[in-house]
Amino acid sequence: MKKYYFKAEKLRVGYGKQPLIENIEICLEKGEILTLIGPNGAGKSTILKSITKQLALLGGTVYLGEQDIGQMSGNELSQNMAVVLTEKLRTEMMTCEEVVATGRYPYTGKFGILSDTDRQAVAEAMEPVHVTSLKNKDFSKISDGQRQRVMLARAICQEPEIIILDEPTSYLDIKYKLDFLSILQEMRKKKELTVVMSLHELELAAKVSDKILCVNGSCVERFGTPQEIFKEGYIEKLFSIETGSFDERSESMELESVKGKPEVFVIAGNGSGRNTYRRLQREGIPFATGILFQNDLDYPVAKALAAKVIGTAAFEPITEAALTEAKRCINACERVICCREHFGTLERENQELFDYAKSCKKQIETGR
Ligand SMILES: Nc1ncnc2c1ncn2[C@@H]1O[C@H](COP(=O)(O)OP(=O)(O)OP(=O)(O)O)[C@@H](O)[C@H]1O
Repeated sequence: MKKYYFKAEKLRVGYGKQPLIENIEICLEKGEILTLIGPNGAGKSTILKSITKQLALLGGTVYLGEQDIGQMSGNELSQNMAVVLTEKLRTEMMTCEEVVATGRYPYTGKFGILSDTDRQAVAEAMEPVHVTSLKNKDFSKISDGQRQRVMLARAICQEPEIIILDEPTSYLDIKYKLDFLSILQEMRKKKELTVVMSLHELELAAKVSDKILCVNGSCVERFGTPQEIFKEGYIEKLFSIETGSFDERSESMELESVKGKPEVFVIAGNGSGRNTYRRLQREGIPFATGILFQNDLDYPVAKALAAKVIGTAAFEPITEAALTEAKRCINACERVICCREHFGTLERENQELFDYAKSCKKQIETGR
């Protein structure tokens, strides 16, 4: 039988006596990363506040190892669990270094006097999140992204076994987002750190998580690996997406397609067409495109944005039927945009389409 480090059994969470979400079941092995996803107001923060004792549980039990956290003292809990929620920390005239150092309180005794080991832990925690240069700055006078990194340093220097984070990357730029995720992976590798966090960036969630919990405002809809969660059509359902789309395979979203009879035919493939598809969408021009192999980088974007896509099975020769259909489409369009400079030997039909468009005296443009 698997040995779980973090377990939530039959949790009921909510405010006052009103349950918001019931029957939450989570089990994580030591060193696993769990991400909560779901729409605004779905209950992610409520779950995080409940499993960290910031909000009283309405039912159920949370275990760290064998211990029920309801029975653990505040100090005992904070020696095991670091928490970074979205509530602003109230600090009066504290430097960033002093804020990070409060992460050592579980170890410093009631007067909060730092030993050399504590000071070293503070310095070592500030380094990887790049806040050492902010150490003497007033914590209330730094940017949102800087504040988020200082709070991460505070959690790291607490040397926890499990870290709970509510939207830890929401203010971080791309470099710091990647740095942050690398730090989590590093801490998991070196110290078997277990992580529970909420993220709005689905592509990050898909990359970094071992498990994903999907919350929808009234229940936990799914709990599983990214592979189990990112299945075709599910994200659009979870977030009730009506305008635009999300493609699970490429983990990317697109704006709403332009409906109507195609005015332009785009010859693309090998990822060359995506910018042109998006430009046509911005300009409100309905278009058709092909012939695309179904494993082409262009394919999901074409499916999301084009009025018509002529696709063909990956690793199979392009069929005569697809070629005939594409020519028919070209006949009906005023313009043809060709995004390719060369065609591969296995797609001579796309070269043929380009030659056909020229022979039909269509207005030809190159993709940009
Ligand atoms: N202190 C509170 N008292 C009562 N209801 C609350 C309180 N805080 C949040 N709620 C409500 O609980 C529900 C879930 O909120 P929660 O903050 O957990 O959502 P979330 O999934 O974290 O959302 P977001 O992605 O917008 O941060 C919402 O309907 C919200 O209005």
